[in-house]
Amino acid sequence: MLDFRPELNAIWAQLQITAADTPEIAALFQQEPQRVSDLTLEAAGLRVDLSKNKVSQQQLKLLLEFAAQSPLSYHRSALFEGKPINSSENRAVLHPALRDFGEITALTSGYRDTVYEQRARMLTAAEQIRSGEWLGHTGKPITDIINIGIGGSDLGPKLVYEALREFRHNTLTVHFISNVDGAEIYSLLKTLNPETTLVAIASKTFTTQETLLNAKTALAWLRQGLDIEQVEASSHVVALTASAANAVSYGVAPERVLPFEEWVGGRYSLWSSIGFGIACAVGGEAFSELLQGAHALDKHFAEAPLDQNIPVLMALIGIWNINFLGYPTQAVIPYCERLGLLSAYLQQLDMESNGKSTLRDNTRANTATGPIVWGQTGTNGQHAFFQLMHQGTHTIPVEFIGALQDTLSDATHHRTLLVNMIAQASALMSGKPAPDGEAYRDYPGDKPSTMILIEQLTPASLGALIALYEHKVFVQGSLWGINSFDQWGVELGKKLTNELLPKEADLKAFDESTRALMGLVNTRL
Ligand SMILES: O=P(O)(O)OC[C@H]1O[C@](O)(CO)[C@@H](O)[C@@H]1O
Repeated sequence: MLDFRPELNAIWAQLQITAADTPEIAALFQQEPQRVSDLTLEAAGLRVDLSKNKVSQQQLKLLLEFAAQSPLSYHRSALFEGKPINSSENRAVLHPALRDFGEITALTSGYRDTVYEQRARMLTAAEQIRSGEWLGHTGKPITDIINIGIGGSDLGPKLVYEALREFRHNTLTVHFISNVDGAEIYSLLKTLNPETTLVAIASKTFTTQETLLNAKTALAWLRQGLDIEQVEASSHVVALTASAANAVSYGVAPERVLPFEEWVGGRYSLWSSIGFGIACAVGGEAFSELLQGAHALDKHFAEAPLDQNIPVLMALIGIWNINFLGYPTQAVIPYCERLGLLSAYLQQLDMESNGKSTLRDNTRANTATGPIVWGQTGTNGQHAFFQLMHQGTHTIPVEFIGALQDTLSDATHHRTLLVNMIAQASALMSGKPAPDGEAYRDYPGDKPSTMILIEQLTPASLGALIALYEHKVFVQGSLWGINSFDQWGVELGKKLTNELLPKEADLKAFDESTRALMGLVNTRL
């Protein structure tokens, strides 16, 4: 895999020099009369206006030259060709294959057959549940599914389930349990009937502590409620996993294991059988539309030249903000309450992928890497943290997301919502000087933002939006010289938890504060 140190490329130094002279965003509109049309791009049903970023077209050109001299194009082809770009684990990263409909020619037919077969198997199971054909132990159809999973086995399906509320089956409910916090699962179980509940254990590895403990609790509840000993093997349990052998030795009936491949990264897995809860809720047709939307964006990313490529341009602007303007965070503000989980989803996608300081070549990074991603919906955020964005001492680049139409709303509400979004972006950029003696009313402006518009929130536009972010994160990782597809940072905490869990654990190796805290916990539990 091609190693890369961004700061060793000659253009990096040029970018540093030019960044110091970046004009105010408002001035860029004066200097570049075509700025809005030049910097507004459309693909896969997304319209992305980059013009309110604090970067001149000349600087953007330089960023594009930098990208052209980097291994990005190689990595992009390698992604679609199934090369092992996850170098630390020597694995391909083929989530685009999960939504391939035969058009991205670089994908080999070997992958395609497996994907089609696994997808058909998952959609068939989902359809049996939707139609009432899938019966529980006492002969009743399923009304509730508990998706037990965490991280990528939870965030993606939960985001899509919430976002596609409008398309959901009207008598089937999917519940998402991720946290090991027992208050969650016990509260949920009190509301459900075991006779009509299906537990979907969603875990790529089938070894994740939180998921296995929650599954144990749910299965004990099923066992007691249904009075069956081998509840794991009953029609109340399915496994969504890349480790079919682990699921089978856990006791899940092999025909109820819905597999996916090792080369699907956890945070890229909603398109695989991890999306079972989505498919049960919205059906096979809408699930396919979700995949097709993502595929349309894949095609754009794979084929568009770098200067017309939306994920590439968004990634470059992100790098510009982080590395050259010194803005370390990225706010994502959807003006759509159904996208309320987007920032949580993107936190894993982005921060687990690029929150790293070791490069592919095993050396330390000398540049800043992945941003701190955060956000919530507008207009709610306007009444919370927007104060800091307008007048605080930090500059926070924003990605605004809005839908031009919403069939669940009405014209008055929806116009008000969209106008709020546009007004905020304008206020952040243009600002307003304070009247004399009233400095507290000063709006300095010059705060960058990107505006992503879709026509309507549909399975296809949602698929495209998520794929856009996947590729943006991938491009940034490539340009920083990072392997975006492992997550070693989460391992140490897991290991220490396992060491501390036994009551008789030897605490000698731990610091005094940890020993005192564990001493306290040990007196209670
Ligand atoms: O699907 P699994 O194997 O249970 O893993 C859950 C999550 O845990 C992680 O490995 C680490 O947090 C994520 O990358 C993954 O999505």
